Amino acid sequence: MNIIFSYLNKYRVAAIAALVMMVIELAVELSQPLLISKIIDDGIREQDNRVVWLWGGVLVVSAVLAFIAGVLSSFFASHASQGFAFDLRDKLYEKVQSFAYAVFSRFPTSSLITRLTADVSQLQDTIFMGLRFMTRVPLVVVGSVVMALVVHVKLGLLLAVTLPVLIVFLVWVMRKASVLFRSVQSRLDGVNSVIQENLTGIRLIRVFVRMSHETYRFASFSRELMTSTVAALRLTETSAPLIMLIVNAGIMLVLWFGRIEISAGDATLGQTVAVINYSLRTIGALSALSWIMATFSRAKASSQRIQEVMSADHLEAKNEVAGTIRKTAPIQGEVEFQHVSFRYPESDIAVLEDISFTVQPGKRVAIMGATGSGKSSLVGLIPRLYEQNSGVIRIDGTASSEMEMSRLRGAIGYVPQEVLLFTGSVRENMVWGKPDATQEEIERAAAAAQIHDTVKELPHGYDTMLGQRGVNLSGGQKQRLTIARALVRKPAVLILDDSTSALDAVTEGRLLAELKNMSCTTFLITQKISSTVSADLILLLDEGRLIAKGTHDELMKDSELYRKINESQDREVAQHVQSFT
Ligand SMILES: Nc1ncnc2c1ncn2[C@@H]1O[C@H](COP(=O)(O)OP(=O)(O)OP(=O)(O)O)[C@@H](O)[C@H]1O
Repeated sequence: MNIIFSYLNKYRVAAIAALVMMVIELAVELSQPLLISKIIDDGIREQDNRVVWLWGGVLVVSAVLAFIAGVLSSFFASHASQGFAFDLRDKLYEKVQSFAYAVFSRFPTSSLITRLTADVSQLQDTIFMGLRFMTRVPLVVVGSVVMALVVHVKLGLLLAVTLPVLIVFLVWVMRKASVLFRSVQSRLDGVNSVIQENLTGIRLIRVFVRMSHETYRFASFSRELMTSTVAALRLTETSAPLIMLIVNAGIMLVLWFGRIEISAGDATLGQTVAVINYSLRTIGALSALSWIMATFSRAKASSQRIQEVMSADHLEAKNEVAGTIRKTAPIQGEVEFQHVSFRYPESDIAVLEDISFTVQPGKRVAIMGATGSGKSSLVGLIPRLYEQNSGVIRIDGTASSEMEMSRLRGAIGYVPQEVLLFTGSVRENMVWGKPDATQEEIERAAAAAQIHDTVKELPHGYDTMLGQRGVNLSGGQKQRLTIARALVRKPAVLILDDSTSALDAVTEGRLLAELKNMSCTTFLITQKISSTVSADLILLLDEGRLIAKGTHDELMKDSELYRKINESQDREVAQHVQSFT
C-alpha cells in the first residue's frame, strides 16, 4: 500500500481538506442525538416550547452544515483520487515503455492492460472511499461510543464492550479476503487475455470455424472469474449479518438496562434514546464495513500487482546512465559479431552459439536457416532487444553495449516478422520513426519500398486512414508500408525479419536494388535463393550454429546444405513453370 501514499503525496492538500470536511460533517452529525435528547428532556417533557424551538433550530442548522461539509469533502476526495490515478497510470505506462524487452515475457500483455486500467481504478476508488467513508467508519464508531459514554456512562459501556469482539472478527475477515481478491484479479487477467486473443485473431477463428470452441473457452475463463469473485464476496458479505448480530445484541442490552435505569431514576428517557441513537449510527457505519473491507482487500491485491510492474527491471533506463560512450558521429553501419552466444532469459537452451562475422557498411547480408534455427534471435541482438550472454557485437568498431541506446537504435531500421501498423493515416504510420520527415522523404521511402504507387491510388493518398492494424490493405501492401516506415529514418542498418515473404519476385528484386542504392547495411532473413544470390554475405544457420558463411558462389562450392536448398528451389520453380505450360 506504500504506492498509495507515495503517489497521493502530491494531492495531500486536497486529501487533508477532504478529511477535515469529513470530520466536520461527522462532528455535526454526532452532536445531533445529544440535541434530540435535550429537546426530549428539557423541551417536550418540561413542556417548554422555547427550548424545543431553540434546539430544533440548532438541529436544522447543523444538518445544513453537515450537508455542505459532506459535499466539499466529496469534491476534494474526487480531486485527490482522480489526480492520483492519472499520475499513477502515467508513471506505469512510462515504466512499461522502459521495460527491458525480456521483461515482457514475465507479464502477459493482457495482465499489463489489467494492471494499468482495472488495478489503477481499484486504487482510485479506494482512495475516494478512504477519504469519504473508510476513515469515517472508525470515527463514527469511536465517536458514537465516546458520545454515548458522555451521555450516560453505564449505558455507553454496554455499546463499548461489543467493539473489541468486532475488531478481532474484522481483522480476520480482511486477511482472508485479501488473498481471495488477489486471485480474482489474476482471473480477470485470464478473461482479458482470451478477449484480446480472440479479437486479434477473429479472422482465423472464423476461417477455422472455431467460434463455438472459442466461446466455450471464454465461458470457462469467465466462469473461473465468477467462481473466485463469488468466493471472495461470500466471505465479505456473510460477515455483514454477523456484524449486525453482534451490534443488535448490544442494542438489546441498552434497551434492557435503559428500562431498569429509567425505573430506578438513574437515567432519563432522553439519555436512553440518545444512546440507542448512537448505537444505530454504529450499526449504520458497521454495515458499510463489509463493502469497505472488500474494497480495501481488493486495493491491497491491486497495489501488490502494480508494485510488481514498478519494480521490474528496466534495462533501457540503466543503459542511458552508466557505462555509455557518448559519440555523436553518424553511424556508418559496420556490424561485427565476435563469438556471440545467446540463450533467452529463464531458458537453459543456447539459441545462438559462437557466432562470428563482419559486414562492411552498405553491404547486404542474407540469413538463411530452418525454422527455429535462431535467425530472428540473431538480428534481435543488434538493436539490443536482448543481451548476448557472451561475445561482443560491435557497430562501427564500438561494442554496442557501450553505446547510448538512443544513438544505437536511432541508426537501425527494424521491420519485424509480424506486421504491425497503427490506427491513423498512412503518413502518420510512415513518420512514426521520424516525426519531422518531409513529404519528399516520405515519398522517396515509399517509392523504395515499392508502395508509393499504391498509396497514391488510395482515396486520400498519404492521408488515407488505416483501420486498426491497417485492415484495409493487403498483406503484401502492409508489409511494404512497414518497410517504408523503416526506410524513412534513412537507417545505417536495416533489419528485414522475413519481411519480404509476401512480395513477388519482381517487386522484391526492385526493393533490393533500391536498398543497394540507399547504401544501408541490410540484414535480410529469407528462405528464397533468389534473394541470396546477389547478397554480399550469406549466413547459413542450423540449430543456433553458423554452419556456413560466404557469397552464393562460395556457398555453392563449400556448403552441401546450401546446394541442396538451391536444388530444391530450382526444382520447385521448374515444377511451377511446367504447371503453367
Ligand atoms: N522469447 C523467447 N523465449 C524463449 N525461447 C525463445 C523465444 N523466442 C524464440 N525462442 C526459441 O529460440 C529458438 C530460435 O528462435 P528464432 O525465432 O530466433 O528462430 P528463427 O530461425 O527466426 O525461426 P523462424 O524462421 O520460424 O522465425 C527457437 O527454438 C525458439 O523456440
